[in-house]
Amino acid sequence: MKDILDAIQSGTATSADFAALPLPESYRAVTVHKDETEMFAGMPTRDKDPRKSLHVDEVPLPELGPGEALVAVMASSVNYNSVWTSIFEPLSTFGFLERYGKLSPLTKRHDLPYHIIGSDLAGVVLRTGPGVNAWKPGDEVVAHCLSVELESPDGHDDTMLDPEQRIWGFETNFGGLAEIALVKSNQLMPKPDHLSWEEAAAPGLVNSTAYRQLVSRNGAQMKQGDNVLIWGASGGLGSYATQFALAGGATPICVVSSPQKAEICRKMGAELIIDRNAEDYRFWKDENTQDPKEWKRFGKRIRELTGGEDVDIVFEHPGRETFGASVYVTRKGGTIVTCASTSGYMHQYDNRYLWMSLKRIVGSHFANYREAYEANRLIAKGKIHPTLSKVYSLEDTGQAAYDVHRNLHQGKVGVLCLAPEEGLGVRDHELRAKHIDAINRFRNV
Ligand SMILES: C/C=C/C(=O)SCCNC(=O)CCNC(=O)[C@H](O)C(C)(C)COP(=O)(O)OP(=O)(O)OC[C@H]1O[C@@H](n2cnc3c(N)ncnc32)[C@H](O)[C@@H]1OP(=O)(O)O
Ligand SMILES: NC(=O)C1=CN([C@@H]2O[C@H](COP(=O)(O)OP(=O)(O)OC[C@H]3O[C@@H](n4cnc5c(N)ncnc54)[C@H](OP(=O)(O)O)[C@@H]3O)[C@@H](O)[C@H]2O)C=CC1
Repeated sequence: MKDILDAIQSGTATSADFAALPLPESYRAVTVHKDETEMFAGMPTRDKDPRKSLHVDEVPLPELGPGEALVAVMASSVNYNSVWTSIFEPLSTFGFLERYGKLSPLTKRHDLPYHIIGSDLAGVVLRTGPGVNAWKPGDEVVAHCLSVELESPDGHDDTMLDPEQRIWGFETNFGGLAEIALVKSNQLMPKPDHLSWEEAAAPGLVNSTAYRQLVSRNGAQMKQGDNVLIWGASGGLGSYATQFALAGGATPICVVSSPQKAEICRKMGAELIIDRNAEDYRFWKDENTQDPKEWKRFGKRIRELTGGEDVDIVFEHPGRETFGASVYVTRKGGTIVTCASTSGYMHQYDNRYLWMSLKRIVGSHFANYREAYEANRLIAKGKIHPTLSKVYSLEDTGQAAYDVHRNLHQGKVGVLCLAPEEGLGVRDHELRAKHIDAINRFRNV
């Protein structure tokens, strides 16, 4: 592993040098264990502690298959899907691995008693399998997390519709929170040259998701002038949605839960901000009953901020807690676009406000390769910036996931894998200097 790191850091190693480097038989990786899936049984979600379920293990290097690449991972990031895996909710991810393992002898590799998690990486290609022509050893890359087989016609218009669509490092094994990762080569994209490894690894999953959800024709198709209500506007998804709204000439209405988070949104350029904590919205009277008066109070606040207008698009992901309010405050003909249900997936809303006002609910999930590529291109051009706040070591991934689970973090949380320290891997210092304030906007807040 030391030789690999030395080659990456030398700045002079050629593709042939990388191809000639011997690969280790094993590497360190963040895992959950199959024999621990019941460890939190009966506990409330909030009390399930990722620090107890996430391990750093020495694992064997997987065999490289056709169309795949082994990547030396310099840095990764924590996504909420890793929190779900670590608390075994809404179900254990070992079921996904078992199902994938039934597809073919090659996919059987994924069905193991441990799950190496992580759906982001920035690093360097070490080896490519047969049939890979677009990438070679030594290429500096980031990886998006869409894994598809594309053997069915269903996925050939939009690859997210492939019946064998999976999220790498969540529904497949050999994820990015590790020193080495196994990906399909069509997950690879160029690493943005002006960013460090950990900055480059931070946007991937959430940036691509927000891009499809908000901008793409497969999502809400946001346009100039739209009012966009963004829940969790300084969080993982929201910090990119806010940037897309601003860059696309829309007006974000940012919902956050503290003055610090409101300040971050202001620093991104947002002007219309709602602190849901300070204004104490209680959309639910009790576990089963919502309070439409509170939806209306929330809608009035939005109208106050916009000068009387309602929102064209709601960027939804909190789910059960907010969904009724989201449907209510959307303007006639507007769109509620949802990609998650953090607070619960059994939503309730008043359907009269949906049909009578011709609103649409759009389901969105990650992004196809083209969408992920376009989202990464915006990062590489310095038009959208990473929202990295804090960086942990691989050993402390459990703590990092705990912070995200408890909503103690801002923006994105990074993890150093092979990178010995922060700040390495920057190739384009001129572009970096131009955007340095925006790149550091979320750091240490
Ligand atoms: C990029 C980052 C993303 C995120 O962070 S997202 C947040 C994290 N992700 C999650 O929380 C999602 C976790 N996933 C899940 O909870 C489950 O993954 C799903 C609920 C989405 C699906 O569960 P499943 O068990 O796969 O689906 P079923 O439909 O309940 O069961 C499958 C069986 O049901 C059959 N079936 C499917 N549709 C129908 C139908 N319309 N009529 C009759 N049967 C149907 C299938 O064929 C199959 O059958 P057979 O078990 O025999 O193979
Ligand atoms: N389908 C897909 O492709 C994807 C789905 N997801 C899912 O989206 C969800 C959010 O992910 P991500 O943005 O990375 O997570 P983060 O935790 O980084 O951000 C979410 C933000 O949402 C806000 N929030 C949380 N709970 C509530 C609530 N009950 N009511 C209102 N606001 C709330 C919080 O902001 P504040 O406290 O400031 O209001 C929080 O910071 C997760 O469930 C994740 O699994 C994520 C990426 C892709």
